[in-house]
Order: sequence, then structure tokens, then C-alpha cells
Amino acid sequence: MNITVVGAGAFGTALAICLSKITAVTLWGRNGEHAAAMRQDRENRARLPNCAFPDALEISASLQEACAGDIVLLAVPMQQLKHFIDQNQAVLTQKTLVACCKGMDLESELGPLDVILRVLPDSQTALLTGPSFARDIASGLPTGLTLACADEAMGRILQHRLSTPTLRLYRTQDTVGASLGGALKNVIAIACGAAMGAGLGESARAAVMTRGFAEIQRLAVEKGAQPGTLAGLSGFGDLVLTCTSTQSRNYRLGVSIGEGVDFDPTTTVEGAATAKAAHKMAQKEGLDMPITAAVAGLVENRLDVQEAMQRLLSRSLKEE
Ligand SMILES: NC(=O)c1ccc[n+]([C@@H]2O[C@H](COP(=O)([O-])OP(=O)(O)OC[C@H]3O[C@@H](n4cnc5c(N)ncnc54)[C@H](O)[C@@H]3O)[C@@H](O)[C@H]2O)c1
Ligand SMILES: O=P(O)(O)OC[C@H](O)CO
Repeated sequence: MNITVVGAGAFGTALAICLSKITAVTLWGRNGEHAAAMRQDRENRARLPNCAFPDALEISASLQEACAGDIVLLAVPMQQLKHFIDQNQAVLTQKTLVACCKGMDLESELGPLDVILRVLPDSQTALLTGPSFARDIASGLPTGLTLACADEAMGRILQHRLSTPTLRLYRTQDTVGASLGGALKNVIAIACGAAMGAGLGESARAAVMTRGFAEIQRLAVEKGAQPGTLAGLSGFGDLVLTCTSTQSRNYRLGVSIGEGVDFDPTTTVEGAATAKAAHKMAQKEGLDMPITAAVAGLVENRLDVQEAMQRLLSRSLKEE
């Protein structure tokens, strides 16, 4: 049975390359010229250069044609997801929709699955998340991800359909925990990058990462997540990767903020919008999330790193 990957960015391309080694996959991109170039070059030079497509991988610019199978992986940026689902409801009805994006919708503060279900309430949905860089997955390096699906039977099916010899999926029914862990780790990665970019040191980064994890747990548990999910790949695992690697765009945005240099505004950096959405949500819930508030201030240019760190350090002393 065919699997469709929607979104010919770095991550969609990496998943398509990896899965096409075990099953029939069609990668759909919205831009016809880009799709034609990928078909001719047998690689995605724009988003994931030097990762050759397996012969079996099909490329299409027609969503109708690409969505012939039953499973559709959605690898568009979080802030584009609602628009994409709205525009393509007819094609997506009756499909099992696996969101592969990380973040919270800025307008509604919803995660990917709730964004989908608001438009297509009867859809079967799941979330694929966890520590992974597109290039690692495409290169066949060993990777462990979380497949979150509220329906256990469907979760088992997807776990088996989407695992490969190098991509090992763990299953959970806790979609809230998996979603919020993946969304909020990007916010903390921006904070860690900012601390490093400003020369505050690795000890400061470790403190920000750890106290950031406490914030992730606080908000996610309030929203119904299980603490064990946050300790897993989708939470702690992805936090560690994203807060410590210059491969991460969220981390690199933070470094640029800390260094006071410009960052390419066209780069997909999910943590920027998510920081604003999470800050709003925390305020509404009356939750203390000072690092998230600081990152919202940094990305909105209301604060600089020294002010943000001063605010964090001058808070009243407390129990851990
Ligand atoms: N790159 C990674 O290493 C990685 C790893 C894990 C998860 N993710 C997640 O995957 C998601 C996508 O990230 P990416 O790295 O592929 O980003 P990217 O910037 O490389 O690509 C995004 C793609 O989405 C397409 N797109 C944007 N709006 C669209 C729309 N309305 N309709 C159809 N297509 C649209 C763009 O044309 C582009 O091809 C993000 O949520 C990210 O957090 C990325
Ligand atoms: O490049 P980033 O910061 O979007 O991170 C990519 C993945 O989410 C890491 O798991």
C-alpha cells in the first residue's frame, strides 16, 4: 500500500527516502517546478542536497494523484498546517493523517492533531515526533522516534508500517505529551542557543535546559500529558538533541540572537511562534514559565539576552 509524504522540505524528503526503502512512497510538493527538478535530479537540491532518492521513490505535484494510498504523512511547517488542511479537505478525508510537524498553532494554541481534527473531526490521526535530523534519517543513520496515536490498534499498525531497519518507532497513546514535548523543546533550544551565543557558558546552558524541561513538564501535565511520555524520545530525547546541536535551526536562531547577528527569516524555526503561543497559554493557565516568557520576549525583540538572563537570575529562590 502506498504511503504519501506531503511537504517536500527537508523532513518530508528524508522520511520519503527512508520509507521508500521498504514500501511504495510518493513525495508530494506544492511547487510543480521543484517537483520536476526532484524527478530529474533524483534528489532535493533545494532542501536536502546530496541525499540520493531510491529508485522506487515517486514524486508528484498533484495531491490527488499522490494520495492514492491510505496513509498520509504531513511534513509541512506547523504554522502552515491549518491552511493546508483547510485547502485540501476533500482529498484528505478518509485518510490516516500522521502529523510530522512540531509546534503550537499561534492563532489557536492547538497542537498538530487538534488542528487537523478541528477541520476533519472524523479523521484517524497520529503524530510522528522525536529526536531526528532530516539528514540523519535520509542517510540511514539509526534513529528512534515516537509514534503517538490515541487509538491503540491504529498505533500498532502505523508503528509497523513506518518502522524501517534504521528508523525504530516506539508507540504511545499519549498524544498530548508527545505533541507538547516536541513543540516546547524548540522553545528551550532557542534559549540554550541564546545563552551560548551570548557567551554565558555551558553551565548556564545546562541550567536552562533542565529548568526548561521543568517548564515543559509543568505545562504538559497541566494539559493532561503523562510524565513518562515527557521523559521519553518525544520530550527529553528531543530536548537533548535540539539544545546541544548546531544542526538544529532553533538552536542556531538562539545563537544568532545571543551573538546579535541576523538570521535568515525564511528558515523554518518552529520554536519562535510556539514560544509566543506557549507564553499566552501559560499566562491563561496561571503557570510559571519564565524561560518560555523570556524566549517570547527575545523573538519579539522586547528583551535582549542579558536582560532575559537577569530576569531569570533575580527571581525569588525556590525548591527544585
Ligand atoms: N528538518 C528536520 O531535521 C526535522 C526533523 C524533525 C521534525 N521536523 C519538523 O518537520 C516540519 C517541517 O520541517 P522541514 O525541516 O521539512 O522544513 P523545511 O523548511 O525544510 O520545509 C518545509 C516545506 O513545507 C512546504 N510548505 C510550506 N507551506 C506549505 C503549504 N501550505 N502547503 C504545502 N507545503 C507547504 C515548503 O514548500 C517546504 O518544502 C517542522 O515542523 C519541523 O519541526 C523537521
Ligand atoms: O532544526 P530543528 O531545530 O527544527 O530541529 C529538528 C528536529 O526537530 C530535531 O529533532
